[in-house]
Amino acid sequence: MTDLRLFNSLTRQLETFTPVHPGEARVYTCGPTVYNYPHIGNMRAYVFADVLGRTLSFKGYTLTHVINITDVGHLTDDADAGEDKMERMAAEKAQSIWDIARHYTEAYWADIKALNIRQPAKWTIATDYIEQMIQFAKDIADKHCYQLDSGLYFDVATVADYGRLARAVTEDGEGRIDEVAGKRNAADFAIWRTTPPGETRQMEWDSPWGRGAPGWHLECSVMSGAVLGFPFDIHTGGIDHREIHHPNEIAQNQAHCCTNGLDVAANSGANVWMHNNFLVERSGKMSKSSGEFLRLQLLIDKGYHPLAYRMLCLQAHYRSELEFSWDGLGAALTRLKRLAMATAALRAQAEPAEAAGARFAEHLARFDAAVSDDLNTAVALTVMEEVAAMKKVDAGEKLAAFATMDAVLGLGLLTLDRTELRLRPKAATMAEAEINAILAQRKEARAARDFATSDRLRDELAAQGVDAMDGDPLGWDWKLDT
Ligand SMILES: Nc1ncnc2c1ncn2[C@@H]1O[C@H](COP(=O)(O)OP(=O)(O)OP(=O)(O)O)[C@@H](O)[C@H]1O
Ligand SMILES: [Zn+2]
Repeated sequence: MTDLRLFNSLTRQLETFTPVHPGEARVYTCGPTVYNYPHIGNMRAYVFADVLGRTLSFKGYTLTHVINITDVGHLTDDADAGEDKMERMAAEKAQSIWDIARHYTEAYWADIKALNIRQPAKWTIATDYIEQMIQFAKDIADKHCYQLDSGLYFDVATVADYGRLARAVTEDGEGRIDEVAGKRNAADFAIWRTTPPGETRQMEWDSPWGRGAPGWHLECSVMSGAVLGFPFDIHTGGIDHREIHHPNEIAQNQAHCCTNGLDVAANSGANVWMHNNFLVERSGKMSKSSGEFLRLQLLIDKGYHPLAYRMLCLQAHYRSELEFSWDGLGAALTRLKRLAMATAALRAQAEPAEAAGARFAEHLARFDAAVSDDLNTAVALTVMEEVAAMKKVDAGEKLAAFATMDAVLGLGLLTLDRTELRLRPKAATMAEAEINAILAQRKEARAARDFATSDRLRDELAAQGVDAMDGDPLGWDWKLDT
């Protein structure tokens, strides 16, 4: 097998993956702040982390993957300003913060499942780790922190080479709103936020620095270290985390456990830091507050299978920006349908063989080379399509080749049913049986050269949002008009 090469944001270089513990891969992924539904941009971060995990498994490593759920402490501004996102949503909805967290965690998990993202070994919930967070803060407080009225602050000048991940963070924090008076350096950040006198929070705990809540950066340092042990192998997140959240995690990790020297690999908490680029809309970065809120459920409601979105992600390199469009999603769905039909035809003929034979060796080697090249799923997909196009090969063996590749890409090709791929949009008013009945009548009318009736039936369907498709090469009789 080819060596696995991954792009490390710390060194801004491709590096050959060398695990801390031989044969193992330990990965931590920054999870969602569960104050709202995730948008599909957020889900790109988890599709990426999932492909990384699947690739590590494919390369033979025993994977321990942890994703956290942030249910406290993430402010509306990543750099220490604004309100707690959870508290604000709870106040807006006049609901308990715990109910809000539960509701949106479940919604997020539903998206995880729909996108075929494998369950990590552990979901760490931030509020389950408050004791450890307080202990961690106590451990570093004397040497690295100072107290202000608003909480305990981390002094970034106490660690070597602060901000090396972001490459230019020294300015950070400056000029931002709600600048805290008394900070020693602009980039200093709260690791514990004390509840201001006269205010109450739904979520607060006693600590040596007063009643309050942990800082968001502290949470990830604590949960990753507690479950995976420092140093672990790979830490992932969206590219925005490279600027503030991850440099702050690294500073805390240096303070807590590491040598605090300049050897970046040895003292950052994780050896490799990886970041996916954004999913963007033409108008800019996708976000929950701008324009049409693109939730996975909206795609489903419009009749797109959720795995079409996974396909869209796989077509791009995770480090490239990806622009979302409905046309692009439609094209990804067509591509997925083609592959699903190819495997369905094979499944009708044979069971997967134990292994793909020699005929597939060259393709599988190229597939391996592609995913080992910093997860080049775009190239891996084309190799899969080449396999789909191979003629005069054993069906069982071909299925085995598909199984190997789909274990990495996660498109569910070994089980995806052709009819599953055609979803009824929520707005559709017709049942599938009804549509099929009208199409059958239309076929008869056309056979009798009664084009007036045929056109009338087509219009009848169109009025209900259904496009009749004549001679579709994929054999779909109709599609939903989206
Ligand atoms: N448009 C995007 N494309 C890809 N990843 C994104 C995008 N927006 C956020 N992310 C990533 O999604 C993950 C979850 O983020 P989180 O739940 O904190 O959402 P958020 O930052 O509040 O989202 P937003 O600010 O876009 O509403 C993080 O890893 C973040 O970097
Ligand atoms: Zn995090």
